[in-house]
Amino acid sequence: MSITVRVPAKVNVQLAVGAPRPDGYHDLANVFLAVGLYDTVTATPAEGLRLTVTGPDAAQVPLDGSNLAARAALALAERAGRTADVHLHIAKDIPVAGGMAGGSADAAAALVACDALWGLDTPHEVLLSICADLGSDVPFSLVGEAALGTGRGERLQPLEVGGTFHWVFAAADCGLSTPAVYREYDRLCEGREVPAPTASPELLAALREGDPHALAAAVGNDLQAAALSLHPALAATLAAGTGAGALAALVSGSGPTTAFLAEDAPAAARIAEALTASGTCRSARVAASPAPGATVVGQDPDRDTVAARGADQR
Ligand SMILES: C[C@@](CO)(OP(=O)(O)O)[C@H](O)COP(=O)(O)OP(=O)(O)OC[C@H]1O[C@@H](n2ccc(N)nc2=O)[C@H](O)[C@@H]1O
Ligand SMILES: Nc1ncnc2c1ncn2[C@@H]1O[C@H](COP(=O)(O)OP(=O)(O)O)[C@@H](O)[C@H]1O
Repeated sequence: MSITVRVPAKVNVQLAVGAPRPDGYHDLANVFLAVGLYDTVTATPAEGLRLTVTGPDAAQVPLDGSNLAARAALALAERAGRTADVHLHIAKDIPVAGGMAGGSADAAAALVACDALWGLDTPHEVLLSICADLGSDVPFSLVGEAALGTGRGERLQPLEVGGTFHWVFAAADCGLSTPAVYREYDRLCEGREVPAPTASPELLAALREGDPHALAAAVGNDLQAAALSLHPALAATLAAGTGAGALAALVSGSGPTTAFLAEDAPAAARIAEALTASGTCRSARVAASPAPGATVVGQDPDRDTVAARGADQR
């Protein structure tokens, strides 16, 4: 028996960041939008916990106990009073350490896959709370679509989206550490009063109406200046996308992936081509949003070992 779960990446169309809290986190108004770039996680019974990864960025994914998918399986097993005897295979397509919540996505997918494999039928609210313990972005990976995240981003309120948005994502040739970007944000804010973060009414209306021009006028990322300060070359990528006709160009979350909003699918294809030709990024890909959260896409009753191993499997 094996269970395969597909899970999307995210872009933050608004990321308003407050002052640091006593616990080291920041309060946010985090408007998440799930995008159609996916990892899949396959869970198969095994002796003990085993982890394999394939995909272009597989070498950057930790295979030890720090892997968020492994941590998710262990957390669920502990709650169920059982051992995490499972092989998790991650087919990774979301850029690693790119500000697209790939690790969070794998954690949410592993939870859903193990829950189904072990026949636990864990209530949704309990899954959400395990997700929040694993990381601030993990609850959103579970639910997908669009949501406003408050608190440290883990308290979600679903948002209505009235159409399809077309994006281009440019991967950078390095990663950025999320805590380092928040630290740089604090440094850049030193000596300034940081207002409490609030969601922009114009942005929420643009999402509701499915209007890319209105969304482009309202997007904002308070971490962008910090990401650019740590990785100044991103400015050239943003300029290349704007020059190619993007309606908006922004850093995705803590970066360094950059996100470009396009008028429609053909415009997105043109912008991706221009970005690739510009030499300012490692690769550029199109994706549409919103996208569903972690979803079971395959159940194979006969499979007891994971087949389908790419040449780059670790
Ligand atoms: C910035 C965002 C935007 O969605 O994601 P990425 O763009 O990195 O994917 C998130 O806030 C990242 O969420 P996530 O990656 O789950 O962070 P966590 O594991 O909870 O926290 C990692 C570290 O980031 C910082 N952190 C995270 C969330 C938050 N609201 N305030 C923070 O200061 C803290 O230094 C924390 O120790
Ligand atoms: N399953 C996983 N996939 C990717 N990265 C992971 C995973 N588990 C843990 N990590 C760690 O999390 C860090 C952040 O990766 P990721 O979630 O892809 O980026 P971001 O937080 O920028 O969205 C990586 O550098 C890696 O060390």
